[in-house]
Amino acid sequence: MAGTPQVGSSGARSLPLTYGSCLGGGSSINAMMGARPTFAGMSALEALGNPGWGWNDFLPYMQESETFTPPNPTQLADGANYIAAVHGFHGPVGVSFAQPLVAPALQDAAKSTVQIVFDESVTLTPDMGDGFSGGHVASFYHHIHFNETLQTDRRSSSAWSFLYPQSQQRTGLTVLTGHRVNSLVTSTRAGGNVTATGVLVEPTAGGQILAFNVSREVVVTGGTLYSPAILQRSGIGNASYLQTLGIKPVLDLPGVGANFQDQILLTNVSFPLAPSANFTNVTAGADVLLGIVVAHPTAGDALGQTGSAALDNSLRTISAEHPLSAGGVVNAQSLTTQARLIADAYKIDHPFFEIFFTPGSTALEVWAQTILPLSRGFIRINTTDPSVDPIADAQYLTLDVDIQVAVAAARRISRIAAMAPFSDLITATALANSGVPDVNATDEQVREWVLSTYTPGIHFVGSNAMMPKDLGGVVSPKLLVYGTTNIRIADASIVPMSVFPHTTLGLYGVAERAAEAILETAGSKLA
Ligand SMILES: Cc1cc2nc3c(=O)[nH]c(=O)nc-3n(C[C@H](O)[C@H](O)[C@H](O)COP(=O)(O)OP(=O)(O)OC[C@H]3O[C@@H](n4cnc5c(N)ncnc54)[C@H](O)[C@@H]3O)c2cc1C
Repeated sequence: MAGTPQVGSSGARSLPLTYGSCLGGGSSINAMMGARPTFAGMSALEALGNPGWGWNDFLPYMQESETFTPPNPTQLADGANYIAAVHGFHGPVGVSFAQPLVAPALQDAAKSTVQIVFDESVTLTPDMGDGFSGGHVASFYHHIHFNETLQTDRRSSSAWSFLYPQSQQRTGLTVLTGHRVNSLVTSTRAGGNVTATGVLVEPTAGGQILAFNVSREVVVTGGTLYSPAILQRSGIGNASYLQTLGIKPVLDLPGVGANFQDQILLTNVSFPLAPSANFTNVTAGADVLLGIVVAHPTAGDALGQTGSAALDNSLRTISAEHPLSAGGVVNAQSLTTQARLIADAYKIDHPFFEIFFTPGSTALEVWAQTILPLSRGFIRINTTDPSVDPIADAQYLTLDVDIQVAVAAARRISRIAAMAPFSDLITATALANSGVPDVNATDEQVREWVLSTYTPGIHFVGSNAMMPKDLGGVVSPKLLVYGTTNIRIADASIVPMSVFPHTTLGLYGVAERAAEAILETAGSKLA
């Protein structure tokens, strides 16, 4: 999807917004990095008005979906580790370290260097999935299932986990590929609640529209970029805007498509390998895998006491003027409430940003990613034609607090590249030739580099946010669209703030919660 032009020091750039247009969606094409939200992040979600979504409530749902393969003795010796109590061992989604462990010598050097660069305030943890990842560095596990019979790793996408395996075959399920949902057919009952009675679907190659009747519920799962578009084409959204497109509004819900957000990535960072480091336990060998070591410093680790106090103050006194005028939030309170909760999350120990290390065969990459952006944009259809992508505008880095986080991350990348033992693995001129600002660069130079080189984090969330309706929320904590009796949403669009450092493992937890809510409703209707 072509994103709208975004800010950048060398002029507005149009950034492509990548997603998986296939069975399994993003999980079929993504980088498989296995991250989870944290206690601090889930506390923010709960405090936003979502009782029952705190860490302790949410962890069992993530465990339900997971089969974790613990590292074997060789992998343990090479530095992989885990905490059994926080994992699941019977779910459909495989999570494991790659076998064999990729580039253990690089992993070792990366972990030591991170600790040195953060003056030992970032410590080694066995497992980033225990809810307290702020202030830690660890080996990264991935969405991988190790197949004992084939003796090989296999991507554990949602399709390979929930659709293809023999154990998942069931009656009453039809998967229709090569088609897209146009819109929902609805009726409005006395009392004003909207009920979906049908779904209109059309072949992507063109042809006759199919109409399906709804006997119970519709669960919308088009993802953050497309679920709002399905609702909008169905007349659910900002009523006055829908009218300008000739769509008859059935439910005025201005939050549909608002609150769209994404993290940013700093990926323009590649350091050529020193000739002496050109051996397999430093390089990826045949197993190129993105992000084999991950570091999550807290705001205090990254900015120190004075810097983090200043950031805290910026968040607590933020002006909502820009996001409001850009259509990113439905009212100022929506933004200021989220800003306050982000500040609270940083105070607990929420990761401030993420740094991850990737080995290639000729270069080592050190990428950084922000986690909790506050800039807010929107997803908005501008035609009723479902084959035309909606306008997707994340308003990346339009709030200065988000730039400050990215600048702090960029500064640590250059310090890592300049610090042994990591620097011993790359050529002496690697940092100078990389384009990454030098360790002595001014804040202005680093900002310039960030704005001209950042790319989308591709962890889109928030465009049908689970939060109170008066803040622009679209779904309730049971994931039911406000004002409807049977339209539920179960994808990343419901996640109101980017508390998932990488989205997929958390989203399986969201899906499990949706399944439970659907069964509860079905049970109460059958009883
Ligand atoms: C290149 C890339 C790398 C990533 N790396 C990682 C990673 O390493 N770790 C991680 O955790 N996450 C990663 N992510 C993010 C993660 O994959 C996504 O956040 C996640 O897949 C979103 O899940 P979803 O169910 O919300 O939506 P999606 O996965 O986007 O699924 C939506 C599905 O709906 C379909 N659809 C859309 N509109 C319609 C319609 N009108 N009718 C019918 N079907 C429709 C789409 O084709 C798609 O199959 C990455 C994403 C990308 C794109």
